[in-house]
Amino acid sequence: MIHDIVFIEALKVDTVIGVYDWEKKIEQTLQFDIEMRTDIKAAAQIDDLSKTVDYSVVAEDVVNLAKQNQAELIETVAEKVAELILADYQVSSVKITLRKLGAVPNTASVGVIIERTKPLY
Ligand SMILES: Nc1nc2c(c(=O)[nH]1)N=C([C@H](O)[C@@H](O)CO)CN2
Repeated sequence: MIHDIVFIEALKVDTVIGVYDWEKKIEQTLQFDIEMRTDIKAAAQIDDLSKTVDYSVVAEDVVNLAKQNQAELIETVAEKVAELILADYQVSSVKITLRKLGAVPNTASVGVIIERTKPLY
């Protein structure tokens, strides 16, 4: 069982997102917290970035995905981000907290939290 986590906190992306017509004409802010379960021991032992998950590359991928996919639901975006990370990076599971900032008055934030695990084969 791997307990190590590489994480990204409060990554903000302005994009078109929402169910209602007025939302399809504006950009709103999504904020991602991402926890990626991966074994960091090999990277630490030889101090080598190529042996771990490069959080700056993941962050870039997430920004590109969130900007390119104009979804209605934040659920859709969270699921696509989880799929991308599991497919492209050496992680056994990923937890994504996705907030839509300013979406509902009188709240600090609203959003979804998902955890997805790479199928074993
Ligand atoms: N579970 C969800 N509920 C709602 C979503 C969503 O993406 N997931 N979206 C909306 C609207 O787009 C909202 O953000 C605008 O007020 C409503 N509920």
